[in-house]
Amino acid sequence: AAFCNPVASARADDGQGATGEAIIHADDHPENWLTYGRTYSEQRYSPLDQINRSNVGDLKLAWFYDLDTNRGQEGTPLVVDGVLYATTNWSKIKALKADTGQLLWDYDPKVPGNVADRGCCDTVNRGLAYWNGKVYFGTFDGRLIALDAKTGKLVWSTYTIPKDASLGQQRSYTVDGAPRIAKGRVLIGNGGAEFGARGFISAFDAETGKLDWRFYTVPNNKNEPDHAASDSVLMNKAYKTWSPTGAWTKQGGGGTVWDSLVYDPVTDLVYIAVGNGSPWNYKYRTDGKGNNLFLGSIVAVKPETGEYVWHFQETPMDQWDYTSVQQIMTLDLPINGETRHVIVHAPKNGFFYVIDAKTGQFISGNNYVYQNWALGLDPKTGRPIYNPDALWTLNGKEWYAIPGDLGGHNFAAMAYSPKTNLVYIPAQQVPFLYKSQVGGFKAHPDSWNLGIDMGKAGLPDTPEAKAAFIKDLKGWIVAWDPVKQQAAWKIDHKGPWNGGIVATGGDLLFQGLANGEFHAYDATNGQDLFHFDAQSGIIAPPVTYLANGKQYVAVEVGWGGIYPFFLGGVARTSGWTVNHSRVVAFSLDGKAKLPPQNDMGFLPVKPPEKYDEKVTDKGYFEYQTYCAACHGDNAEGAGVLPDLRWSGAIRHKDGFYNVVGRGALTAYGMDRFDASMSPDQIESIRQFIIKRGNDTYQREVDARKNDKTIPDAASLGITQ
Ligand SMILES: O=C(O)c1cc(C(=O)O)c2c(n1)C(=O)C(=O)c1cc(C(=O)O)[nH]c1-2
Ligand SMILES: [Ca+2]
Repeated sequence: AAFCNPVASARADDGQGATGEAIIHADDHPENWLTYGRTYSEQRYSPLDQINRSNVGDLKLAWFYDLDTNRGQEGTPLVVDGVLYATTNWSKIKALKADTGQLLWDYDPKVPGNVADRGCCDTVNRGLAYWNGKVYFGTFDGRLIALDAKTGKLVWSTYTIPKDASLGQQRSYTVDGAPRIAKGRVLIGNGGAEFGARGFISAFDAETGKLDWRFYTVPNNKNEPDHAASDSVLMNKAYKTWSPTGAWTKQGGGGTVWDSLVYDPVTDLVYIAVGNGSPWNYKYRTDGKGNNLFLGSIVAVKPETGEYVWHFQETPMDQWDYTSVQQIMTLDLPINGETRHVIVHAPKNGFFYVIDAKTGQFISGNNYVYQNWALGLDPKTGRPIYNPDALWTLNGKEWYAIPGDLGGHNFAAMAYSPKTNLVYIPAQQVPFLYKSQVGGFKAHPDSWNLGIDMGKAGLPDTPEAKAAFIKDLKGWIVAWDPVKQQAAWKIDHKGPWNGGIVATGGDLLFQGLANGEFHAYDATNGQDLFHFDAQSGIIAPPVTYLANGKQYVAVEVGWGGIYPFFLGGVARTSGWTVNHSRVVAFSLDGKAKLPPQNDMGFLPVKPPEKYDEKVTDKGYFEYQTYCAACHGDNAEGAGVLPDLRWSGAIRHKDGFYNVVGRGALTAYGMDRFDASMSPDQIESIRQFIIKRGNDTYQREVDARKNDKTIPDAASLGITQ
């Protein structure tokens, strides 16, 4: 079917509608990028080939658009008939002319600043959906919004979190993933399992915003009906895979669907990619019993009703934050002489899975990164064969895990080229040390609730500890053969946390890196053919499109997300990347230039000399519990949020309490903590930060004694 104008109005009926048909036949309209993964198969392959291996060396900046949020940018822009729609940090959206970057309209849903700490990992937003003349996106405070795509005017807005899901102080729900559309319904999940959450997805009518159905990914704590599409499968199948007691009954169990959620027109199924357990600690969560369905699984449901069809669990007994939320891609692969329609998946746990898309049957699996938690997969069922040492909540020992909680692959999109038959995975290695929280599970309102020892999760500031950890930090692209289940080749990067990938008909891969460079590689062999200095780390995936018949490649630039937030100083392995957020677009005849930038970031300011040593240990514990996840491990920042060691706020007890206790900076994303900490606890944090400032001031000053006066990673002991 030829649908020449995807914008033509269609009724949102139970069929595909004009937009759905246009997405299914995306290759008839390669000028557009109509849905998150470009097509329903989410292969992130574009047939465009004006830019190709022979001319990509001449690629130039065509335009840039500076954003008004200098935090992590993770969005996949959509392009519809010459307009580029980009969602940005703080859930804002910009409609830009795709050929010039000129602003057509923007929309700010005014997410309140004090909700920033209700999500684990920066106030990011990964993208939007387009359907029938409207754009749809989620907001960090839990809304789903529909706007007129032409004008940016509000059509409808709905709150996606039901009352029963938000029960109690210890639960938290944020929306930062991109919605997807299936047959006139907008599908959206949410995050929150690091705090306390019970995962679910909702389907809303695209025209009216009315809730159609909801599917919970983990059981009701009393095994009662939720009056949701998931009732029967949860009560009959999933509940018995949990202990009737354990912290999950209060915390919600987890299983949040914060990234991938895909409709497949071939099987007419929706695939739900389910996250980790809440709390992480399996012993505390569920008395160390059961597989805990549907944590770490892909679940398939019917688009019209949400009715359960099949599931495949990749990480039973999750205790490592091994989410299976990572990108679901469908492919047609030759397997034992026949072509099969399969899902390929590279979740955090480090294994690459090929499963039958219609039935969920396991076909094959192999580790795409080094991993130490499993001895392999059962060849029949795909179930991991555990390394007993990795079951830290059961054996009571510490466990240095690879992959760690950030996974062998996180939200950065992978791509597939039908010309090379390879899947290109933005892979990484970031280890994590797990140890049980001392004295059993204790929930802290307003902070992460994992059931782990947050002191152990941090890195001691000794050259030996740093060197050992940094040696294990790695990032690369692995070109993976999904049939042979092995790597064809690799491209090594300086460190982890690089952007997503797009593959093109010009036999190119485009990827932005943590060090701020944007690259084009040869898709057949990984040869580096082009790079551009974008001035800030890139973690988002590029898109490519045509405007006035000319090919562009665009990407959101902006260093952030959980890696620099939590790891702090050691997250600088790829270099010193401060945040300058913008959208950049390239073409072969571009003429734009980026202005010079201040790359110095937060300069060291001599901290007060005196501090109270009696409370700094306590301060360290409180800091790691409440502050580290945003301001960096052990009070060292990584270039995005203020580095507290040099903050004016630490100079006076009252001034510090005004910010931390009374919320003087809530408008900027700094919540108030007087409900969760006493003034003494807050003061102990101040004393600890002053101590850290004193311990590290001279080192940071010395590290800037170079002609650019930006921190030299080598002299901070953080190069590999
Ligand atoms: O369990 C969850 O609910 C949840 C949510 C999110 C999120 O919403 O961003 C992340 C994670 N987990 C997570 O484990 C993770 O590694 C992660 C990285 C990021 C990011 O955007 O940098 N978000 C999240
Ligand atoms: Ca998580």
